[in-house]
Amino acid sequence: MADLPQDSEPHSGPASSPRPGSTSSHPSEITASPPPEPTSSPPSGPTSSPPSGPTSSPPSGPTSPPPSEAAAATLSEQTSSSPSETTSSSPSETTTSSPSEQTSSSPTSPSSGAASSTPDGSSDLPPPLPSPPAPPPVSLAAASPPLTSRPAPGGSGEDDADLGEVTFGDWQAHLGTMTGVGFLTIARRLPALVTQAVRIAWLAGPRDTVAAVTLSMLGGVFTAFGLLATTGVLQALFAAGPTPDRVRAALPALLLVGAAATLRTALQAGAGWAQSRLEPQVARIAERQLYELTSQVDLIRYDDPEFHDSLQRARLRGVAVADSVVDATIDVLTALIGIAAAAGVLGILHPVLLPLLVLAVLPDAWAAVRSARLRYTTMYALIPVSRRKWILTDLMADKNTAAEVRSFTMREFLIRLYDRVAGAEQDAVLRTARKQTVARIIGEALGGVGTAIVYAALGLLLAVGSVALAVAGTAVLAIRTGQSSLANFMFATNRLYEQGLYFTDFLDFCRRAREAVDREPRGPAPSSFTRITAEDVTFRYPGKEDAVLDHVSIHLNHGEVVALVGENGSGKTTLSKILAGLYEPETGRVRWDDTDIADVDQHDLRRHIAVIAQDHTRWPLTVRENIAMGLDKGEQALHDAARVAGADAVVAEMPHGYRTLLDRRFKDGQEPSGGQWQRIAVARGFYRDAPLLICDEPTAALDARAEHALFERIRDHADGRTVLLITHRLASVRYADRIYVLDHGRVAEQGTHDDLMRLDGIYAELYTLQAEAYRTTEAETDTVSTETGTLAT
Ligand SMILES: Nc1ncnc2c1ncn2[C@@H]1O[C@H](COP(=O)(O)OP(=O)(O)OP(=O)(O)O)[C@@H](O)[C@H]1O
Repeated sequence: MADLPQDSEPHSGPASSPRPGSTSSHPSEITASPPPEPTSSPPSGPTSSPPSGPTSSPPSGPTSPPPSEAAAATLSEQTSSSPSETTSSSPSETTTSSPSEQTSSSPTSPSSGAASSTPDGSSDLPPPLPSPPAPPPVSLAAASPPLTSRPAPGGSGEDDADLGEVTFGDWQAHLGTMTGVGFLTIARRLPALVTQAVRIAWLAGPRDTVAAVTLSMLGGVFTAFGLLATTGVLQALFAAGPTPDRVRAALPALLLVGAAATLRTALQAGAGWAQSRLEPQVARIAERQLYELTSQVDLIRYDDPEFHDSLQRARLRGVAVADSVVDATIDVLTALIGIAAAAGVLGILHPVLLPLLVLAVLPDAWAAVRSARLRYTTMYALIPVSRRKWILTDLMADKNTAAEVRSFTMREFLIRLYDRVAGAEQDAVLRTARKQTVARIIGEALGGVGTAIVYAALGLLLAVGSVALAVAGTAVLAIRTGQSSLANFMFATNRLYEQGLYFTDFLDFCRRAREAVDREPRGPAPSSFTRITAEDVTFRYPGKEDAVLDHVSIHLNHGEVVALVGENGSGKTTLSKILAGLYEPETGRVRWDDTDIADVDQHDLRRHIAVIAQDHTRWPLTVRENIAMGLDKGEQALHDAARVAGADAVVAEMPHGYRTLLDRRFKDGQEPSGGQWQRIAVARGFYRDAPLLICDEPTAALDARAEHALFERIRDHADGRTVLLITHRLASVRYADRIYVLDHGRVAEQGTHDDLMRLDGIYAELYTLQAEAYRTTEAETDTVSTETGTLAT
């Protein structure tokens, strides 16, 4: 939100000066204030990235202070202070540490009294609110041209097809939540929102919650007291008699006004302090809750674009606004107390003034609600586009892609794609800003008329002698206080509602993730087996029509080395993930002896399976952590695993041995080569005491010596483990106890190497092709040496 001059603000909030990390903002700023956006954000693609948020912040234009408020503020300074000054965090000040920073630091321990987490990782956060009504789609999408038809600056248009999946038409699917929202909807949902906010605040910091609310209320009491004391001052000043006598007579009341103002300021400062203490605590438990769930949901969810959209909404906005929702709730309560104080005083002075006051503030409130609605729909609709943009920005800024961006001279191409996506996003944001400005102007114009009516009515009452001059003077102050309190109330209510929507996204995501995670309690997984059987397994990825695995049946006997071979895309990795319990088959089942693994605790099951993945993660952690992965089996086990994988040689070259950080983005961080990384990944698999070891292309990056050593180890049954080996190096699978050949998701052949060679099918063809390549090379080498020998002779 844009800063406003402090001295032009209406005041009636918990603190008179902004808290650190907050910027001042005006009630009317709501017309364009975006919810906080993280300055650095989670990765949206294959790499970590610092996206700026789902939508660019609306331009500052619409956020500038309304002149009417600025002009009128001086009189009310004594009696009120704006809550918005102290509670609205600037988007730019909301910080989120980058993923890389998070991963390289030690994990945050649960806050002791804050989020009481259940053993399965879920916490006692409030349940989600009922979903807002889904109104008809707004015209935003319809009015916007598809991204694909937007000319790229400097682009030829040849890349249009590349962005076909991100068109404005897609937005239709997401639009609606806030478009039909009016005052009544807000009023209906407000109690639920307040309840949620208070619950989360209570979980985060009960003492600070009590302090913030109590001190705010007391501040309101002293506001009313100060107003009433002001009447005494004015009455004394306007009485007949010499000026020194009148001033003397006013002194006691004046002292009361001063004392009330001082107390109010102290109370509001205390309330502000409590509120600032609550903010990080609330943010932390919300964030922790989210990541407990994201790291727990089934892997298959990550193949669903809808999941990514809702995760992104929850992650970027939902978590970021959790503290603001609490803030806004306290602001609403504070403003209500301010209104009650002013209304009480006005009611005492003249009852007609009160309804007139409400009339003056309503247009502003309408503008605020409309504006918030526009902003929310824009953000909601832009999520897929924004994700696309972040992926592009990642590609241009990440270390992992930096080399290929250069070697393939992709800069201009990527910039062109970026321009197209970011341009579309910008257009949408600007359209929203324009509509918000119009709404604000209308709201303020009507608000000005309302204020004029209030003052005209007061003048009339004065003219007909209904109120005395001193009373009219106090009425002006009370009107100003009431007006700013009402404006603050509208502002805070709207902010609460708007941020409540983002917060609802967060709660909604958590609810759905929890539903997916909270299965019926299952029994413990068996710790060993005599036979693992996959029976009639069929599987397809979400949104895909074709099955990747089609009625596949295989088995692994205890202590065997079983190889899975087949051409690219035949389904080997997918099958291994099903055997690892990472995906559940659509039909069929996987059994460890008689136990269906779908019936056991998945977390427990995975403890008994070690996976050396084809696309293993290069964890930005130390060598030790990269191998141990959170397990602590002691030094000997660490060294043994490293030796088996040849990772001990890698460690020997590292400046700090096992303590070396494998992340060049940090001081003293090292970057192992591809093969060195693979050795570490292999060591990781051997470190786990798991009876089943799944090796998916474990040697693709290894040199000949390391590869040979590893296959020797596997051939020796990997220290008593049962091994599922996926590899294209067919020379290495000939010693497997059994070989399954997958072809287009089906088991095409099975048997020992000799069986399959006799069968003369796919395996024999692939094997012969590979062997042929060696034979040809050897023959060529022989020819060359013979020729060389002849020449030499
Ligand atoms: N996460 C995913 N979402 C959708 N489709 C996927 C996903 N992962 C793999 N596939 C598809 O499933 C099919 C099988 O992929 P899989 O990785 O299991 O094959 P593979 O035999 O291991 O291939 P390779 O030898 O190249 O490693 C492929 O057509 C692939 O495009």
